[in-house]
Amino acid sequence: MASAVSVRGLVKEFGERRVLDRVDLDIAPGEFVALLGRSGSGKSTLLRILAGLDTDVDGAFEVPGTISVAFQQPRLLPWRRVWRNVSLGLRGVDGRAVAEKALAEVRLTDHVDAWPLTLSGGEAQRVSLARALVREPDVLLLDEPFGALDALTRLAMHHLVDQLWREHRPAVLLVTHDVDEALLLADRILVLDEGRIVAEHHVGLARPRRRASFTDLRTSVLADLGVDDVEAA
Ligand SMILES: Nc1ncnc2c1ncn2[C@@H]1O[C@H](COP(=O)(O)OP(=O)(O)OP(=O)(O)O)[C@@H](O)[C@H]1O
Repeated sequence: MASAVSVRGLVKEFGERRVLDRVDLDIAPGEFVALLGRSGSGKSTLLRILAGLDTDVDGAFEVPGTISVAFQQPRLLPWRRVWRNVSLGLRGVDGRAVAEKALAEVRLTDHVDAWPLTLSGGEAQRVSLARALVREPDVLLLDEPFGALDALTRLAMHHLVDQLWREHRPAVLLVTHDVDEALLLADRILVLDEGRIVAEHHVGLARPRRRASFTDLRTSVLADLGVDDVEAA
């Protein structure tokens, strides 16, 4: 089957600085891939390129289907009610109805008519997820979507994303710093270092996952990141 995302020899330079160095990447339809790497390794740059937000690149990439993106900040329009943020840009459908359905999926039925500024960080991020999913994308690009949330909200979001992904099955590329997040959610983990993919791990664990089931793999992924497990504990 054709890849949902296909990248060949992708190079990105900012002036003299090469930030992505001949990246090759394939994501199968419905596959969940996490991209880990130190700060500045090029993760967000790769995601922005795939999202079409940066076109000044060398090499080739192809995303044949539809794409939705969610960022660390929910980026909601404060002058539009929650449901209008979710349905914004949808054509030829009852926007209110599809927004209500998506908001029910992220358990925000009570906030359909709320203003974005009245939401908690976790609620706003769930609106952002609903907005991404309502488009039924073939590819979902997530750039540290839980990075700004507190630890407990983040755990709840992991559970929610796992459920939503299993129901909708988009191909996902999740950029994260959080090794546990990658191990909980992804089929495959890629480690990016100085613009190159330096390691790949297949996570063959049944879902839903528990942290206790991946302690060895965690140590190995942390080693790829140059982190001793003891430091990260
Ligand atoms: N618009 C830009 N102009 C110049 N340099 C840039 C620009 N955007 C990113 N960079 C540089 O490219 C490198 C990779 O940035 P990128 O944001 O992709 O890293 P990252 O792995 O996502 O980091 P983090 O985990 O901290 O978000 C960094 O050194 C950054 O300074």
